[in-house]
This record gives sequence, structure tokens and C-alpha cells, in this order.
Amino acid sequence: MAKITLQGLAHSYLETPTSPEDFALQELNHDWTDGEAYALLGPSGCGKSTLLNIISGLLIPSHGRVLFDGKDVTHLSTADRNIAQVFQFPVVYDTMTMRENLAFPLKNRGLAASEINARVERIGRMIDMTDVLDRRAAGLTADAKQKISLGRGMVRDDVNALLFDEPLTVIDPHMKWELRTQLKKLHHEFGHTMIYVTHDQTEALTFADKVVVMYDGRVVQIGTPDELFERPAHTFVGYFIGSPGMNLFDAEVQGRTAGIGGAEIDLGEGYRPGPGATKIGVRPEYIRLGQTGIPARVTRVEDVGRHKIVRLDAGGTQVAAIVGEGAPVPDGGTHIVFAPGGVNVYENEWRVVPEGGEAPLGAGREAA
Ligand SMILES: Nc1ncnc2c1ncn2[C@@H]1O[C@H](COP(=O)(O)OP(=O)(O)OP(=O)(O)O)[C@@H](O)[C@H]1O
Repeated sequence: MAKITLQGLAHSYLETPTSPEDFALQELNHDWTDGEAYALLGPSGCGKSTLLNIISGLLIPSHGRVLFDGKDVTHLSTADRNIAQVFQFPVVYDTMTMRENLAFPLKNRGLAASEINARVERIGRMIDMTDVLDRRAAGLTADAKQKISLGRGMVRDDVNALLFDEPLTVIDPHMKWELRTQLKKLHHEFGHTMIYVTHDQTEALTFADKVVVMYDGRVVQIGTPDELFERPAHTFVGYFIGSPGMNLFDAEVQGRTAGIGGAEIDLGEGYRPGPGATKIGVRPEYIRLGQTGIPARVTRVEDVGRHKIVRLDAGGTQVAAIVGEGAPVPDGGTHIVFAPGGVNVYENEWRVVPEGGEAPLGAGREAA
């Protein structure tokens, strides 16, 4: 396994880029720690595949360098980087059996037959295909073929990194969960450096130790699932992660107080944002309905089983609140307040650190 370093990395598909918008990937400096599991998360077109292809060697970046354990590999081919890749759609040899497909990368490296057998059996169990290992791959469903592709990607333990590009797209929902769990287990057992590209937040948050959130060609935050939930570094992260995403209110912030639509809200902490536009971000989990606070009107209630999502209109701002299944929901007019510790302040879409420093992570959840 290797530490992967990105140094001044940027990429434009144009020959002579003239503005930042010409870059599919904006400048990025980052170390991917040896042995960690990362998810690269973001909407379609944000640059995830561009970044992954640069790491794997399918694409040479227009700027910057890629290092594996300090060695410059920017111009090395994929094969010479010693990585395993699994793509969105299956890549299997139809004329071979499943067993032969799984054994292929090991045979190529000249492993002993007994070692090959043991590993193939293990991976076969992991992808739940032991009884069909001797069937030919031709004629199998896309789902089954993709499981073989995943298995083949994971069969070697001497790779520098394992890269997955939306690998579960064709897998049925139940098996998705199962395979994700297995991948995580494999990661704990072998400590591979894994990079997993997805636009699905559940996939990213359940798989990864660290999630790298991309937006418009930029990495906007790298953090644990808890950090992304409690302290989204950019309003996009707040909106993209969570279901529903974070509520945003235009606000005037002065010290501990925010003015929102004529109401004054105590932020619980002091803030000193710069001169840019300020917003308050509050996740639906931290919105409370009551007699005081910002006037709002309930527009819809969605019962989603364990809790209800209450949709409100607060002076033209659309707000979502999550309330317990049995909690009463007023019909029409109400007020909203924010649970202590559940508030983030943004200036020009970037998070402002409270003057007194950061509270321990999770303080908001406990207070709520
Ligand atoms: N070969 C290419 N030539 C020119 N532009 C490209 C090329 N590949 C990607 N792009 C552009 O670069 C930007 C980033 O694309 P990229 O495929 O990296 O995003 P993505 O996040 O992986 O999206 P998706 O989830 O849809 O695959 C997009 O604007 C895309 O149109």
C-alpha cells in the first residue's frame, strides 16, 4: 500500500486554458494517507472521474504531480503504478469461468496454485458466488459480472491502491449493502488504500473513513462523516449531504446574534464573519417548532416512518424540520428556533469558525 500525494494538481481538457472555469479540476494539494478508505463524492460533472483517472494513470494532468510513497508517478502507465481498478460496468473475460477470471491477476503475478486457490475461494465467498465459480462468465447477468469485477479488483493484496469508480451502479439494492459491508471488512482486514468514487452519499458515508466532497472541479471538504454532518465547510456540503440537506437562511450576524427576517436569534457562540454575504446553516435535525423565534408556516408534512419531515415557509425561505414520529405538528402558523450547537455560520458560502474556537464534535447532537 502507498501514501498518495497530489502536488499542485490541476487539469484542463483544453490546450490553452485562460480562466479557472476552463479547468475540470481546480488546483489541489492533498495526501491520501496510506491504508485509509476514502470516498470521492460529488454530483455529476464535478470532476471525480478526472481526479481518479489522474491517480490511476489513465490521464496525465495538465499541471502538478502525483507521488506514490514520495516517488513521482505522474507519467507512469496504470500497469506500472501497481493499482487495481473496478469500473462502473463489468470488465470480465466471457470465455473464462468465474474462477479463472478471479485467478487471472494472481496468475499474472506468478503466484503458487495453492495460494491462488485459497484467495479465489475467499473472494468467492465474499461476493457470495462460491457455487457458481466454475461457470463461464458468458451469459451471466450484468450484476453477477460486476461482482466478479469487484472480486478481481480485490483479489491481490500487493497493490498500491484500490480504485473504484461507481462500482455498484448495476448491483441490486440488497447486494449493494452487502458488498459495501464486505468492502469495509476487507479494508479493516488488509488496510488497503482505497478510493471509491460515487455520487451517492449513503454509499460514501457508509464506506469511507474520510469523504472527499467535490463541487464544480474543487475539493470543498475532506472529513469524517461526522465532520461533514456537523460542520459542513461549504454550504454545498451542507446541502448535498443529509436528507433533507441543511437549511440556509440569509442573516445579519453580529457577535452572538443573527437577524433573520426581522427575528433575533441567539447563536450560542460569537462570530466575526468578513464583509461578504452571511448565511446561517441549520440541519433539519436541529430545527425546533415552538411559540417563539422566526415566524413560519407549515406547508407539508411527510411521514417517512421513524420521523416526520415538516416543510415550512419562513418569510419566503423554504425550511425542512425533522420531528419525532409522535410529536405534534401545528397546523399552519408556528415559529422555528435552532437547537444549541446545531448552527453553522457562513460567509460567501464558506464556514466561519466561532470566535471561542470549535466545540467538541457531536456537542450539537447531545444538546439536541
Ligand atoms: N475527455 C474529456 N474532454 C473534455 N471535457 C471532459 C472530458 N472528460 C470530462 N470532461 C469534463 O470535465 C468535467 C468533469 O468531468 P468528470 O467526468 O471528471 O466529472 P464526474 O464528477 O466524474 O462526473 P460523472 O459522475 O458524471 O462521471 C465535466 O465538465 C466534463 O464535461
